[in-house]
Amino acid sequence: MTVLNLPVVDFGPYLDPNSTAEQRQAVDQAIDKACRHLGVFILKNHGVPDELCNRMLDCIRRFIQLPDEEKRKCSVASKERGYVQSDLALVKGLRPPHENIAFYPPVNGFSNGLSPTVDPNSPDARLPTSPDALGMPDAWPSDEFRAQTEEYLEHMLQLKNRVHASIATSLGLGALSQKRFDDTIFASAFNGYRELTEAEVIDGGTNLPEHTDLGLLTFLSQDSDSTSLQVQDRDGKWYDVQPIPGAFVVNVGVMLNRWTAGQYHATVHRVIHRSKKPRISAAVFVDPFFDASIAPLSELTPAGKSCADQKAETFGKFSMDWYNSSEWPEY
Ligand SMILES: O=C(O)CCC(=O)C(=O)O
Ligand SMILES: [Fe+2]
Repeated sequence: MTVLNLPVVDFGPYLDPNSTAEQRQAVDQAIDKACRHLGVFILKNHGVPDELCNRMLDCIRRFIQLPDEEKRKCSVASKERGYVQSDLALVKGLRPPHENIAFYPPVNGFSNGLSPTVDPNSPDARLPTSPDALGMPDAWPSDEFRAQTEEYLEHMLQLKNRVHASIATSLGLGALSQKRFDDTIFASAFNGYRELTEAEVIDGGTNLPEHTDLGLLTFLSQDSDSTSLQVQDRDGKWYDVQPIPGAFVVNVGVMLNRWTAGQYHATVHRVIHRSKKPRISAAVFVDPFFDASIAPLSELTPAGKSCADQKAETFGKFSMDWYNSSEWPEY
C-alpha cells in the first residue's frame, strides 16, 4: 500500500498574535485547497496541548483495557452513543478487532419536529432529556472519563472555531452562513483496535469499513506510530496515512460537502489495523444542530437556484435516515 503524504497545514499563524495577514492567508489557502482536493489534511501547531491529547488517548486506552463486562455497562440502546464491539468478529468466533465508545449530546431541543413537544427556543430545549431521537443518553464510564473528555472538547472548541473562521474567509461567507458554523455540536467516537497475532497480521482484514463521516469536519487524534488509517482518492485508490506525532488528521464530512454545494470533498476512509500492537484513536465530529438545514450556504448556492429550491431537510432527519440506511456500514 502506498503511503500518502497528506498536505500538512501549520496552523501556527492562527494562534500567534504577531502573525501577518499574509501568513494567515497562506493557512486559509492551504486548508481550502486540501478540502477541495482529497478533503483531508494534517493539522499541526493547532494549539491543543500535546499533553492533553496524550492524556485523552491514555484515558481511552485504560477504558479499552477493562474487562468486557465492565465495558458493556456502557452499552446503550442508541446507534450514536455507548460502547459497541464489531459483531462480525463474534460470528467468526474471534475477539473483536475493533470496539468503540461514542458520545452524542442530547438532540431533542434541536430536532425540529422529531420531538414536537419541545419548543426549540425555550431554555428547556438544551436540557438533557431521556430518551431522545437518538435513543438512550450518553453512558460515561466514570466521572473522571467525562471530565477528561470535557476538558479535551473545550480545547477542541477553540480549534474548531478557528478552523471554521479560516474556511469562512476562504469561502467568502457572510454573517448568516458563519452562524451556521457556530451552531454546531461535538459528537465523539473513541476507538480501540486490538493487537493481532502473527497469523491475523498475515490474514489482514478490515477493522473499520470504508465510510464518509456525516458531519462537517472530523478531528482525529491517534497513536502516533500507527499507519492503519487509509483514505481513498477521487479515483478510488487507497493510501495509508502517515501520522505526524501531535498533529490531527482533519477530514471533510458529508455535511460540509453539501453546505459547499459539492466544492469540498467528503473523504472516504477506513481502518485496516494489521499490527501486533493495539491502537487507540479519538475522532471528534463537528455536527450541525439537528434542526439545521442541509441546504448549501447561501453564498455557494448554484447560480439560478434560490435557497428555497433546495430541499429544506434538516440535519436531524438526514442523519437518522443515513444511520438507518445501507450507506452506513454494519460491521
Ligand atoms: O480510528 C480511526 O483512525 C478512524 C476512526 C473513524 O474514521 C471514525 O470513527 O469515524
Ligand atoms: Fe470516520
